[in-house]
Amino acid sequence: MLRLLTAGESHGQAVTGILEGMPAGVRLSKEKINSYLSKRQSGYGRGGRMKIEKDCIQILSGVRGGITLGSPISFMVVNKDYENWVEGMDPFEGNLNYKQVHHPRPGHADLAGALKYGFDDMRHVLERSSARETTARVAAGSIAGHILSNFNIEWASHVRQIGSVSIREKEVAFDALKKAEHSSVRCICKQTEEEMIKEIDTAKAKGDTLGGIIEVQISGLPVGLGSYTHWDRKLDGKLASSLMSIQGIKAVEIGDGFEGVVQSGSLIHDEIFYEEKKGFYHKTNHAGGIEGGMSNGEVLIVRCGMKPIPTLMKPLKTVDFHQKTPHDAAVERSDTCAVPAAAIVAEAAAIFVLADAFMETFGADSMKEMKERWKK
Ligand SMILES: Cc1cc2nc3c(=O)[nH]c(=O)nc-3n(C[C@H](O)[C@H](O)[C@H](O)COP(=O)(O)O)c2cc1C
Ligand SMILES: C=C(O[C@@H]1CC(C(=O)O)=C[C@@H](OP(=O)(O)O)[C@H]1O)C(=O)O
Repeated sequence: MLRLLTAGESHGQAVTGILEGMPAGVRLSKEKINSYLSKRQSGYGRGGRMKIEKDCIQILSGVRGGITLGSPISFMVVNKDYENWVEGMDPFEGNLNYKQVHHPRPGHADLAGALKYGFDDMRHVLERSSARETTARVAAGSIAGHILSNFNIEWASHVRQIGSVSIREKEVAFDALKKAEHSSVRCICKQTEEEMIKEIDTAKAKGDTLGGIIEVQISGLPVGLGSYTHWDRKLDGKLASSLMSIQGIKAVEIGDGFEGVVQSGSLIHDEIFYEEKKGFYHKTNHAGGIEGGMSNGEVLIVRCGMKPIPTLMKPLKTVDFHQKTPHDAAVERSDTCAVPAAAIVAEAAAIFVLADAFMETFGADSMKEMKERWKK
């Protein structure tokens, strides 16, 4: 079983993680992990912070000579911005009066977090609720993804919608997703990309923010990852939980999702066929590759809806936490739109779940053992 613990404040020294349960004998590529971390930092619409950071993984344990040992893998990614925050963020010497936050941002964790933990400074909340944490999830997803790559399982993502601008295609084939890699908004269509960029520029000029829709696809999965036998073993349930926990994600759908539920059964279920060479197969994939909580051998398709970024340069109305009087919400700097970045986080979150499900079915101690079981 793969388990991940993450730690770290957004402007603290580093984001760290402990990944427990990786099998022994998996060859890891540092370049691959770092290039994935840098993809998460990119995307049109990001703010000033991404110009400061250059995320690079440092593995502290569990790997020797590029090979996993089966022991917990601990890692960290240094926050370069910490240098600018030492005065307030040093664990022992930090000045607790430094850049206090008293004006909770609607849509962020500020107010509920401060009330829950009894803080009078919402800096304590935002430092940890920040999506800086997703750096650790992307690092861990990338490491876990090395397991799947050994079995020719591939994944990709694209952005379907930003604000009111969306691609026209209802369905996009897995191979077509490669086009998104060359787009600053991870969009497969050049013309729509331009419209998305314009939409982000307009929002930014108004001091406003945008959300959107992401799609992740995973191809090459075997039949039977996950299980129908118990609620907490269902693959769709595990994916939804992992994806929904990403900062800003408010909706998750598998396959045709919300659009599918209003269709009649005769139109929406994927009929089953058999050919000697192919075995059982479907000609359509409305189910998005999961039936009964198990992968069914088709491409897995999952979409996430991300809400607009809560920190607005033209701040929303809020209330001063102490005076209880009306005030503008807190603002320092912020992304205008982080949907392209969230697509990489969503990929990583999905891969993590699938690597875990894969290990459950094909053994977990070593890569050698997994390959032997896979052959059978
Ligand atoms: C990659 C990424 C970057 C984000 N950047 C910002 C940002 O710059 N400013 C902000 O207010 N929220 C940002 N968010 C969203 C907030 O972290 C999120 O809305 C907040 O933690 C509240 O959680 P919730 O939206 O899941 O309820 C970002 C989210 C992601 C995934
Ligand atoms: C640091 C990252 O994203 C941050 C997520 C975030 C938030 O509130 O979630 C707020 C911003 O941080 P800052 O206030 O330092 O500008 C983003 O830059 C990152 O993605 O690595």
